[in-house]
Amino acid sequence: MTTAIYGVGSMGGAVLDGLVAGGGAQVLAVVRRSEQADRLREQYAEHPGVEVVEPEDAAARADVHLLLVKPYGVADLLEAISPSLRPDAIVVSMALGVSLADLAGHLSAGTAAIRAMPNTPAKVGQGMTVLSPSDDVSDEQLTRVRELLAPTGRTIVLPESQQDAATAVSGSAPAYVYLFVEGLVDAGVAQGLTRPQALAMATQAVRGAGAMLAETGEDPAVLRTHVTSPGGSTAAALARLEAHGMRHALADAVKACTDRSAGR
Ligand SMILES: NC(=O)C1=CN([C@@H]2O[C@H](COP(=O)(O)OP(=O)(O)OC[C@H]3O[C@@H](n4cnc5c(N)ncnc54)[C@H](OP(=O)(O)O)[C@@H]3O)[C@@H](O)[C@H]2O)C=CC1
Ligand SMILES: O=C(O)[C@@H]1CCC=N1
Repeated sequence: MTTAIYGVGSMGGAVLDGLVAGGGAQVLAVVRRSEQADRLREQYAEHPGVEVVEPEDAAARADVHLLLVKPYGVADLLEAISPSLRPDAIVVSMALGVSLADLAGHLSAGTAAIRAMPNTPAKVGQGMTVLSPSDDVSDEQLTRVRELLAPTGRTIVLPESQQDAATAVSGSAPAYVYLFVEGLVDAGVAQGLTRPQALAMATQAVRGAGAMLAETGEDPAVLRTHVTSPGGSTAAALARLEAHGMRHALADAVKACTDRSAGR
């Protein structure tokens, strides 16, 4: 199966790296600046499965088309490539807020289209991609896309009506975690740790807590009580986080993100 990636920026580059690390990927990368094309050819010189090509070439040759340009660039891109797409092509838009109806408006009737929301940990095979297929996508096509993306991490299928909330809790969420880690490191430095010491500990705390959530399937509130000894240090810290409104800040941020995704 040949995959085209249109737009190799932060997210497109992460998907490309994730697919390549999975081994055996056949990827046609489409960029619009010659210096970026040169850089990519050099970067992937050891990977014969990666080619940098013109959009029309990718459109004609690929089975699956991953759109990773900015949302405002999707319409022009589809106008440019849709005449060359094969009838059995699958178009997967990963652009914020671009609806299945928007996609259909620039594609031939019946073209299989999927709206998707990935996140950047795709780069290290730990991403999550939320997929919402149109009615033109068969179960077999959806399975092919999920298998294609497997090297980038997990996939789940949700109705399109949940894409905006999924953006807020998945697509954008790594940034909240990085902000949390930045704050934890700064706070650790204030308490006498060196920055590298604090970063190593904070990184491992996030990695370990994530693994506990994923591997035990336990409710986060239960896992939290296991850390919180009666009258201990964690209870003292959590009381301050609650007093400073951490839950409220998250609720407000997730609503703002959902609203932005929905264009509200
Ligand atoms: N960043 C993230 O965490 C996530 C991003 N997304 C979505 O992914 C998409 C890309 O976002 P992001 O990677 O952050 O943005 P970037 O600006 O980092 O990447 C966009 C890339 O697309 C390139 N590009 C623009 N137009 C074309 C074109 N016509 N043909 C080929 N390449 C083109 C840009 O090239 P140039 O450098 O020349 O401008 C740039 O390299 C967006 O739609 C966003 O909503 C979704 C989930 C998460
Ligand atoms: O910030 C953005 O618009 C993109 C979409 C989700 C994550 N990054």
